[in-house]
Order: sequence, then structure tokens, then C-alpha cells
Amino acid sequence: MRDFYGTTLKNGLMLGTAQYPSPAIMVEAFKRSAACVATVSLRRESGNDRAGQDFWAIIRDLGVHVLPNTAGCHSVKEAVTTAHMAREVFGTKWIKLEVIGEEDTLQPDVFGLVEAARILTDDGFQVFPYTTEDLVVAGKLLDAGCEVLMPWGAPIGSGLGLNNPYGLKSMRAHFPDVPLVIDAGLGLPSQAAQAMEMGFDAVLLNTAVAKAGDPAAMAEAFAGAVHAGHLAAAADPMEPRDMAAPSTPVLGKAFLL
Ligand SMILES: CC(=O)[C@@H](O)[C@H](O)COP(=O)(O)O
Repeated sequence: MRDFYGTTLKNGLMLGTAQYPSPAIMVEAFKRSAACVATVSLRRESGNDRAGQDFWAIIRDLGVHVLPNTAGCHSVKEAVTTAHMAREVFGTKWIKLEVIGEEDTLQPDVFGLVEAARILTDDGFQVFPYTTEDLVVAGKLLDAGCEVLMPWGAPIGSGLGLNNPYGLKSMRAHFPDVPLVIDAGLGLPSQAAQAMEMGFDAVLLNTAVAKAGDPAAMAEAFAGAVHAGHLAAAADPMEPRDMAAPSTPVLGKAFLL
């Protein structure tokens, strides 16, 4: 597994913590999947009341790396303020940076994203930016100090999978040494396997697990798919070809004369 700001993760599955039918089911999903990163939104979970405090205690007890996020932030200011709160609450420099630019697609505002990333990295944060597959934006995020990139698979909550495999493959090829995480839009384990087969280092998802009929079973299914995709990528997959090629050797075959 690749290093994420100096931390080597034991697998490539990162799970969100929102929308589960109950906290107990969320905990079970983490257990059965052995996901090693939990992303948590400070804006959705209020820390001022008892329920918020209890929720954060549950997250801490998961025993996984906590990746606070700025989900729901629409401006640089909001995102930066939320990141500071997150650092205080969770005592981590990690922040999944979301600056949402458009309501229908929840597409990132990439201009605000780069600006916020620069402010936060200058301030000692280790930023995981939720971005698109745009290579120019990716380069600017790296220039701003990001050492990890999180391109979207598809719009958040859509479950559409990898909308632009060509663009994502280009991104992988363009930045071979940068840890890349597919973030958002996955609906099925096969899509997570596809991402890992393409050489991505991890996937982050929430809705597909939390909204499944059996979230814990779905989390386990995603874990299996991530593992299979990772193994496949490391096993140097064959190149697809246009023409048939017999897979059964003809040498030694009996011929009738
Ligand atoms: C939880 C979180 O951080 C989301 O913003 C994330 O991008 C997951 O998206 P899905 O819910 O589509 O998996």
C-alpha cells in the first residue's frame, strides 16, 4: 500500500460515517470491512450537544485513521474554518477538503479548492482534496502542497461508478507517484474493483454502504472487491486485444488425415 502523508494504510478502503440506519450498524460495517479510514463531517455532526459528542466518541473508538472532511462547505472561508475546528476536535492534521461549487452535481469548485488547499497546507494541514479528473487542476493542487489527490468517480451520492474512465486512467498515468483515491459516486463493489485494477491506491465511499439494505454485508463486499482489484493491479493484467488469440495450444493436437 502507498503512503498517505507518511502513513501506510493496511488496505485501500476508506468509509464515510453518515446516513447509516444506526451507529451500531455503522460500527458493524467498519468491523466487517476492516476499512482503515473513517471520514467524518463536522458540519453534519454538531459537537455542541451530547449526541454530537457521543458520535465523535464512537468514531474514535473505531480504532481507524480519522479523516475529517469539509463536506457541505461552499466557500474557501467555510472550508478553512471547518478544517481548523476538525484539527482541534480530532487532533489530526489530515483534512478531506471539499469546496462544493454546484448544487446539482456537487461538483467541486476547483478554483476555491486550490485556494483553500494552499491556505491549509501553509498552515500545516495534510490535505486530501476532493477534485475532478482535470489534470491541470491536479497539477495546481500539487503545487499548492497537496501530496494526495482524490478525484471523483461520479457525483456524490449518485452510485454511478466511474463516469470518465479515460480521464481517470490519464490521471493515473500522469501522476504515477502520487497517491490517488477515487472519492464519491461508487455504487457497487465491482466499480471499486475497477478503480483498484486501474492502479488507484484507495477508494472512499459512503452512500453505497450506508444506504444498502444490509450495510455491514455491503461494506464487506466492497472490502473484497478492493482487495481483488489491488491484487489484480499488482499482478500486471494482460492488455486487451481486438483479435482472437487461441488460448488452447494446437501443438501436439491429433489430426485426422
Ligand atoms: C462522506 C463523504 O466524504 C462524501 O462526500 C464522499 O465523497 C462519499 O461520496 P458517496 O456517498 O457518493 O460515496
